[in-house]
Amino acid sequence: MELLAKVFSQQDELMTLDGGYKDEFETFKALASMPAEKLQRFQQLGLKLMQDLEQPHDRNKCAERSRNLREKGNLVLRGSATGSSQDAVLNACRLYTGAVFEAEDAVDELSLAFANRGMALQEYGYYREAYDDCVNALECGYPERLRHKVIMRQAYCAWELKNIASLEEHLDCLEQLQLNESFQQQLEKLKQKLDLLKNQPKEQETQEKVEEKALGEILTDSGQRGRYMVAKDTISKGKVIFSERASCFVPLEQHLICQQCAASLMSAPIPCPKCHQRVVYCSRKCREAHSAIHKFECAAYRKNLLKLLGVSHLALRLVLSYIPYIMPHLEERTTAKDIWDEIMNLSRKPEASEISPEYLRSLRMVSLLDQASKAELTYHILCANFLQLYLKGHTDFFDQFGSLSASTEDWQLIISSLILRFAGQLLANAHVGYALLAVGMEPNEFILLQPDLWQKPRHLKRGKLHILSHSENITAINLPYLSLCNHACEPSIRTKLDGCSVVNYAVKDISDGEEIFNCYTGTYMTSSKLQRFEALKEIYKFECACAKCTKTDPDQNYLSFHRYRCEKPNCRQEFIPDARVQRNNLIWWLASNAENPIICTVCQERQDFAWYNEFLGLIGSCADSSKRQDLFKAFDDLDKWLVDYHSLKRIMAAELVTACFIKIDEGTSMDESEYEDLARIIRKQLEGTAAQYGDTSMEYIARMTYLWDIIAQKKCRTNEKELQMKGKVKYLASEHREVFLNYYNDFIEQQCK
Ligand SMILES: C[S@@+](CC[C@H](N)C(=O)[O-])C[C@H]1O[C@@H](n2cnc3c(N)ncnc32)[C@H](O)[C@@H]1O
Repeated sequence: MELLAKVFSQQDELMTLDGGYKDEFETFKALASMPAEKLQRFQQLGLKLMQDLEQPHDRNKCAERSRNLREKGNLVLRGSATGSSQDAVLNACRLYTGAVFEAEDAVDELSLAFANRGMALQEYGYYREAYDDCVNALECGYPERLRHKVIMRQAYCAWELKNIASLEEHLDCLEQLQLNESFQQQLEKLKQKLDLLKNQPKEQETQEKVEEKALGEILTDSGQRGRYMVAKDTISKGKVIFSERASCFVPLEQHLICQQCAASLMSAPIPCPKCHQRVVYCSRKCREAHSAIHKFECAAYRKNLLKLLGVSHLALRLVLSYIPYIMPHLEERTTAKDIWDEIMNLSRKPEASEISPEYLRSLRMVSLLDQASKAELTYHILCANFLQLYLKGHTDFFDQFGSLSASTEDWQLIISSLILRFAGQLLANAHVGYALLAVGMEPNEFILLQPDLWQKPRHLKRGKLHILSHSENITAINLPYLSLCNHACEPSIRTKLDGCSVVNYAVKDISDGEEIFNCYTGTYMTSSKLQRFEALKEIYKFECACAKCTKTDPDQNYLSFHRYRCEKPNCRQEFIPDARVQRNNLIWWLASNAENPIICTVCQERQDFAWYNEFLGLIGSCADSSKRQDLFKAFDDLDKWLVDYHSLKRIMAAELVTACFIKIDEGTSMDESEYEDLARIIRKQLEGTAAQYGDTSMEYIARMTYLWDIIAQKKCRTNEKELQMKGKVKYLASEHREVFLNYYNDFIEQQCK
């Protein structure tokens, strides 16, 4: 990052934006017409940076690390032959996955690692993934004399997956080979299985019904609020208003999720062997589908330069994904100016129909680049230039324009301008995707491969659901239809993210013609007007005048989660801190706000909150059962100082519950009354979460996992209403929904009977 900042500041000194910013094209045209010597120096700085980012690579070391991990996996599996446990098999899958990652481009090792992982995955019951690994192993040059083993495994997996065509194909292949007696017997058995499979009645494919009719329509306001969405009809609460599937997203913070479908739960991640373990796929199908993009990004991942570029990486994805659709409009154009004018024509046309293709919707998103600060603008210009330079120097991206009339230089100009344009649009339009992740796991570890968590594929062990209690932002994603919703601090929709798709539910009844709002910031329940005002002004460049912000008491709802009872014995009055004086510092418990005390508005005395540190102290010693009793009591005592659903009560409940579960996971045993205490505290926390965030929010579902774990272990009484929490899983991404439903069916449902 420092290196990039240094080069960008040197380039900034060479660059002049004479006459101010006009548009993306004019900016790069001006850059290209810098005095030759300056321009050369400018571009050399970028090229040198690219060179400096190259990382040393030692294939022999990769092979050695991979071999070590594979051998460890073999040992674990051999050990399990006597003890034969599913845990050991999964542990072997985990070690073989390490071997697959470490091998990188040492293909001999890579093929062995894939083959061994395929064997372990098959044994564990991940047949689709095992099948993929067999193909991976063969593709990487698995030794000829052993290929029949892999093909036999493919046939077994094809049988498990009820895939008659590929089972036949593999059996045909095996029949051509010289097999020993044992393999011959396996072949005969599989042939019998094939006959049985052929005679089985075909299973009906069930497909989830997708709502086709769009319930919103797009209108345009000539003023600042531009386009917006209104209800075409009355929409009742809970109904799906619209769904959208994104073709462009990028993982944030180098999260290892599938680059094609954004899956975060992977049992057999397949890394690109060339870019140092930074890009993975959940399947061969996804890898294939993403290859048209990755071929242009692989070298950049290898240099790890994309993580430096923030939103410009997503802008590059938009260019790579949409160019094939934009190109047919541009082929006849002969100059850069003509090409750019046509792109602008496409982006100016009004939204002709609800079903405009994604690339056109994206071209039409608003851009805020003209309102960006000079520093911000310069940064985005330099990023776009750097990416164009990268595409030119390290990929064959520009070859596709070779047969067209305009020159490569013209196309370079267009591509820089387009990256910059998308970056400017994404500043106001990009969305952030989240997922439930495992708490405290190394980035290169995969939750589905942790033996202490799983009893079989996608079925957690009893008491382990809370591993998924942590919601984290994992993608930056382009959803141009959702982007048409304007902001209000009380949103009309709740967006469920499912990989790279979103489903938007109505969170309240919406009448015919009413505007459908998204909320770009915290809502009026979770943030103050001032906090939202600053964020909206800074990022989206407008001042909110929504129904909540224009109320005479706009912070009333937010402040209802910050009501105190004064701790001074001669006061003891209920008060709400003055939001204007406190600004963001209502959350005084964060270290960054330590200097901002809370003052009672009745007696003007500063609150000491000694109970807070005592509470933290008790959390630190919650391994000790007597301290736990004190801790539960201290939690109940919070009612003395924190009124109703004070947000700190919810946060302290979370700290307490998390700390106790860490101890439980480490082997501390708790008696029934302690579990009842924990369940009581979680229920209270859930009530507070429901009041502030809603009972279908990710915050709610994440904390619900702890209660489900206690119920699953039959450690607390429950009731019919609580068991209906099963309905919440509808708001989860499908990969998580499957795990939650399995858990419910395995351990909780029986308690309804
Ligand atoms: C994601 S876009 C929303 C769609 C946009 N109106 C359009 O025409 O494409 C965000 C931009 O819309 C405008 N906008 C959104 N909500 C607004 C509001 N409540 N009041 C005024 N402008 C708003 C701002 O310019 C903001 O940067």
